[in-house]
Amino acid sequence: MSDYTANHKRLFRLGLNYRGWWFALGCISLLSALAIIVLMYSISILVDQVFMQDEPITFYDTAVIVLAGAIFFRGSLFWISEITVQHIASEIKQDLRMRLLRHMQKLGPSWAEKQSSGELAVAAVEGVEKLDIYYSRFMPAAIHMAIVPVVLALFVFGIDWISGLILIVTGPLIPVFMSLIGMKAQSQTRKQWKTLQVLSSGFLDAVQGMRTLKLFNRTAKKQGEIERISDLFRKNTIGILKTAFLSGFVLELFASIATALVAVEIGVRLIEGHIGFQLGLFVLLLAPEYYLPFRLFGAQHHAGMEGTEAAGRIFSIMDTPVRSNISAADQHKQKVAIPSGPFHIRFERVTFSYSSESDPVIKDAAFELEPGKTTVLAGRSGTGKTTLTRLITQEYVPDKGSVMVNGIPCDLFDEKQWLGQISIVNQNPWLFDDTVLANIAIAKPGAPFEEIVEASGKAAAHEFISKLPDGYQTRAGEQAVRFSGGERQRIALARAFLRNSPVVILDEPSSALDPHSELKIRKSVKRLEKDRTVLIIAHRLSTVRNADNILLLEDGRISGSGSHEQLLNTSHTYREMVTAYTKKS
Ligand SMILES: Nc1ncnc2c1ncn2[C@@H]1O[C@H](COP(=O)(O)OP(=O)(O)OP(=O)(O)O)[C@@H](O)[C@H]1O
Repeated sequence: MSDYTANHKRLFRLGLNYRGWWFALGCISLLSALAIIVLMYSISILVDQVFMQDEPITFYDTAVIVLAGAIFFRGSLFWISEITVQHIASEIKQDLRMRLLRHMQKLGPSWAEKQSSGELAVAAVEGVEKLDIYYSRFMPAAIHMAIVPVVLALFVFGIDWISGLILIVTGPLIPVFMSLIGMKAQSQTRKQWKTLQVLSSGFLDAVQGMRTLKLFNRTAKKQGEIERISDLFRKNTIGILKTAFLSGFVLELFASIATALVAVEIGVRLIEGHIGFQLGLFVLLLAPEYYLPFRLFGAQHHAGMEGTEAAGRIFSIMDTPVRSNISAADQHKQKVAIPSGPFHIRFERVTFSYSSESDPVIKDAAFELEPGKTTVLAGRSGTGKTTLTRLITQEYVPDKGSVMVNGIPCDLFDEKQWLGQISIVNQNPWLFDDTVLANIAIAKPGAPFEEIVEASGKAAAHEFISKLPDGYQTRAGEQAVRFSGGERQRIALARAFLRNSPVVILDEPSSALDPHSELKIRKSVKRLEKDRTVLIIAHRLSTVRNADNILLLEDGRISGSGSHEQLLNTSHTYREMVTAYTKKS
């Protein structure tokens, strides 16, 4: 089964969750078919009355009243069906977007950071919007096509079998023609969708990296690349439009020829006296109505293909297995209640690699993080310091060994509950495009303002926040461009102070701070240590020197531990690192 057909089937199954609404739509289509029959019958009666019987029409004629009623009924059905399809489409769209978002969240940051954000945005926003057209236009057109022509063909066959036969034979040929043309359009649509994804991520890349491009004088080159992709997109669009016009033309031509065929056949029989005028006219009026659903379906066919293509990417995200590094057996292990803090964290000969093909990043690591003490993790760039913290937060699980918390492997804890016990300040803390207040309060929703101010004070952030144009109500803006690296870190630190959790992980908290702020924060962190388990990834000599316990990480292995003085005496690598720090400062 091709991806295209598989996606269609899945979209259809997804739509089945709303089968009550689809059934309603099917009933509306059936009633529409009956309204068409009544409408055309009354027109044929009136025309026959005026032209053949030479009788005048009055407003009180039954046929006139029935005609008016049928027009009103058909219009009402159209209105109800529009409301119904909009309802279904918006429900499905909302449901799918939420499911997609939830799955992306389950896949986690480690998955997201490997994806192109532009491409993900296209899938989640534009892709889901395409499904709106799929469900609000394409599916209703398909249902309408499956019901109305069948009812009309059977009816016509019942009253005039020759015309009915023509309709029954010619009608199904239209979808066959359309699918032949559609095969070409399908590959064009796929190309178009892929180009749109490349275009979006390229554009996002160019906007986000504008400063770097300017500094390296590469703006024109990037513009050239985007122009080339835009041009490809334009050509693809024209190609698709050509195919759409061609299929529209073929469809209209075929429907007109088929209608003409019915007209000629009726005309000949009328002249020969084999059919009455009123019956002939009635059938002739029904013929275009019979082909109309095919034409409408043809017009929506392209929307259907676009929706199916967009669904491909959405489904591929939703099919990505969550946390593939956890075995199925482990995933079903009984979760254990988290003991009350303080927490004693012990790495028991932990080995971890990001993928089965790559070498381990953490090798046989064994160490302890004790409550009430600050442990500093030191080591060259890329030796695995951040990775170690990710093993504590359950973002990854060890390949060998375990991370024990108060004697229990931490992967037995419910992830959400365990993360609730940890505060983390990352290297590049993310600030949302919201107020500073909301950005800090994220650590403790509903926290009173005074508490937020107090936490900001401890993080040496209150002073600069107060000087902002709108103080705590100042918006961070997209990517928090209005803040310096140090300011962003201090806001993130304020989150950690506000959260006040038993485990605190600070990743290079002082790398972007001036000496005054650094001193202030160090004092606050010292206060934070009480009864807490604190792990600091340090890149500054001052942070390392003041630590109770330093773990030296070298190429994924703990090559030494102890106080600053002890390591100076025992580790050559540590001495080299300290010399490098001293030269830097
Ligand atoms: N998500 C990932 N997938 C694959 N490899 C990764 C991933 N994250 C990190 N690595 C690799 O693992 C190694 C350790 O990275 P890690 O970020 O833990 O180092 P670090 O000591 O924190 O570095 P730095 O001090 O520069 O932040 C590096 O070689 C890095 O390229």
